[in-house]
Amino acid sequence: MAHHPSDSGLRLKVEHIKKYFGTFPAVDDVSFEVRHGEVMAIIGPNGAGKTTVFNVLSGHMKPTSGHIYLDNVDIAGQKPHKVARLGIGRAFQTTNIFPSLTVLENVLSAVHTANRHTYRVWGLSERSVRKEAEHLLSLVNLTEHHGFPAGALSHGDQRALEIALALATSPKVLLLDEPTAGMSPYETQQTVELVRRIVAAQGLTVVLSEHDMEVVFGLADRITVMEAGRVLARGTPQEIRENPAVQRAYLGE
Ligand SMILES: Nc1ncnc2c1ncn2[C@@H]1O[C@H](COP(=O)(O)OP(=O)(O)OP(=O)(O)O)[C@@H](O)[C@H]1O
Repeated sequence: MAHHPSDSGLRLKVEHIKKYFGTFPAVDDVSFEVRHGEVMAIIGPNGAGKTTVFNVLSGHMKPTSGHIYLDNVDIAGQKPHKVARLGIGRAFQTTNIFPSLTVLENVLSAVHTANRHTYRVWGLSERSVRKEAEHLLSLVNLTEHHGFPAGALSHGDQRALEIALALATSPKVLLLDEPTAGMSPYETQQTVELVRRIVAAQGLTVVLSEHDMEVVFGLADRITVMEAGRVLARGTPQEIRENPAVQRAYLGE
């Protein structure tokens, strides 16, 4: 892993990422930066390449070329478990949940797994594991549901549980793929508040992809707009709203 000259305040620096499927450039020279504690939204029409960027960031796909610096260490091309250990967590769409275990058991198991992967000599005591799990449940507002089988939770609560599982690894950067997809307006609002809460409480840096523009404008400090594998625009929500190219290509007004 090569080191990059230090940029203070930067958490994540994505440089000239390309991902080809055969000869098709799904991601074609994408660069962006995310600072400590910032929420970055990646938006763009269907097929723009957002999911592919996420897969490359989490190590589920190897980029064809380019660099991904997490705190100045290039992690591009590392395997998912290595990337997770280095500090990039990803909340999946409920695929990591054990439906027959209780909500608390799911989180306990995630904290245990994360604990096994740290290089601490003694590990956490059983009591600290439980405290950490309870803390995570309260962060995502699932304390009252701790004894439910996870599979019995509503869709919105299952997504919240997935976020708790991702937080169990104490990530520096949390990736959220379409966190409000398929949610009711109420669940969407709860999710926006949840993301705000974990950013404030954990000093977390978040990269999210999202189709709901209200969610994007309600959460993002900065936005990267993709179109056909490339970056069309980058900026604050205000700058993106006022960008004529974005309005033409995406916001459709
Ligand atoms: N494994 C793959 N093999 C071949 N082509 C792929 C593969 N994965 C994605 N693509 C193509 O790459 C392009 C970008 O897809 P991607 O899923 O990253 O877009 P997206 O912005 O996430 O879209 P959506 O908003 O619909 O989820 C699309 O044209 C897609 O068909």
